[in-house]
Amino acid sequence: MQMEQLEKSIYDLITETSTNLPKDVRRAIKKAKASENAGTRAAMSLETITNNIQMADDKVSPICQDTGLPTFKIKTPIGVNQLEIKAAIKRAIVSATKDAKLRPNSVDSLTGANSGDNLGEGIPVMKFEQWEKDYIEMKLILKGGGCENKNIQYSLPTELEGLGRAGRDLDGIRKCILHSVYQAQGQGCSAGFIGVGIGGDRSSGYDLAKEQLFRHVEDTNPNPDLAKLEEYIVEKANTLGIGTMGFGGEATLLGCKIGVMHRIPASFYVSVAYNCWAYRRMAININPTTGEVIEWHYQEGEKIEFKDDTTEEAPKKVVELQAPITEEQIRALQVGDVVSITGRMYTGRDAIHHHLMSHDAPVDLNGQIIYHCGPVMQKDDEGIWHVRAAGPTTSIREEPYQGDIMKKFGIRAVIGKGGMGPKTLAALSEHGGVYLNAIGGAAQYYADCIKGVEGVDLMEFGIPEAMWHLRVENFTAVVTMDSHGNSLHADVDKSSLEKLSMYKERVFN
Ligand SMILES: O=C(O)C[C@H](O)C(=O)O
Ligand code: SF4
Repeated sequence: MQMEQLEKSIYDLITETSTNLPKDVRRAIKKAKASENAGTRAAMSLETITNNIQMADDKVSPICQDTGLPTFKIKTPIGVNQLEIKAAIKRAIVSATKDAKLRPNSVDSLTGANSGDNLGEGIPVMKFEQWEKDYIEMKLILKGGGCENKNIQYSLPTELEGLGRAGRDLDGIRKCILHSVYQAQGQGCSAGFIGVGIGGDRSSGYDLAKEQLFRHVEDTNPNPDLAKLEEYIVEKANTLGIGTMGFGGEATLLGCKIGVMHRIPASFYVSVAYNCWAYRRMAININPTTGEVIEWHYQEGEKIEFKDDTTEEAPKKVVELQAPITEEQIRALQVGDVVSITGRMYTGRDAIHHHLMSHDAPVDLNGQIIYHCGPVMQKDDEGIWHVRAAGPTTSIREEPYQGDIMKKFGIRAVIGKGGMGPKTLAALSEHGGVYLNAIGGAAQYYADCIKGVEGVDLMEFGIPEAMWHLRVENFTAVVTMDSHGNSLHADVDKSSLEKLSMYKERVFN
């Protein structure tokens, strides 16, 4: 095999997957956008998302800064050397990371050290199979951590909030799948897609669920019962009112694909793999002699360019914010307000929050803004850092620390996505703070608002976890938790649970 050419083909597959959303996914997002009323928060979010998809494509830069855990599924003709393919994948991963097509995402689970090149024990995931065909098929999914954290596995029979008892039959399965969408809320960057695996054991069930994510969004399940169930789930999930980013709205779920396998008598699992709207999966066929790409998958139909997709609306009232922010400015903000930030903000995610609990801050954070973000960064030849992708990360992971840290350092605003819990909400009231929701996955859109990198601290935590000092202009976010005890996230959770309970009665026999 021509190893150099093979490596280039794999590099192209990685770049294409990270930067260019497949046609079927684009169509689903366009449909979702059309279902939202102009002027709503959901419509505004989808507008940011479609702009972002276009920007990533134009700049050949990551759609989302979390380029996920790369999972390759490879089928090879008999006689092809799989070890050589493995080595080529690893080399392609290292080059794509160097070129900022992938964020360095591989972290030692015990020491927390980032390997820097996306390699590590078990990373990337590479699964091989042989087949009778005469070409290699290579599929790749880049599934981000926020949506991976919303995967869920049910062991039937079980009791479900809102839906009651789920038994060991098709109707019990129906309840689990609906529940999986409810429990994800907006935290996996809805509107999302789900792959479901029925049966197997805990690990093969999840594998089957993930395998469903390689199906075409618009295909029809060959099993008529499952085809009916898929249709039912998409229809009903979209009545839950969770909406894009959990802001409320019509579009919550863009696709549901269900696979089934046998189980053993004592076990009955329903495994759900949740994927964000940044549904990055692609596949190629490769000539085993030349290493060249013969065919790209998911190429049916037109490619929607979101270039001319801007809906003209009257500009909403926008509150300008610039750090240092006073308590008075924060107390004036209400859930639903749109803010535009200009000036300085600091990134901080899991490692920084944990660190700040027991250490001083490297900078004065009084009146400042913390951005829950792990960017993709690239250093130029003069040693200057550039932001290549910088959307928000899931904030709820900082729930144990956030309130204390805001009070300890005088931080006035945190930006993230998916919302935070009661502890933070109480601290916002007490201290005078606000939670701002940015649009998850819109990494190019926000990178464009970042006009300069003015410093970095705690680089020992690795690029995604370091504290970057960013200068931003017109960085837009929505107040979803204010200093008056209001949380849009708590409200949407409550109302969607009420709606979920409308589907308690048996539907499938
Ligand atoms: O790690 C990130 O940057 C984001 C993550 O995928 C998340 O959704 O929280
Ligand atoms: S930030 Fe959102 S869009 Fe990006 S990987 Fe995480 S869940 Fe997906």
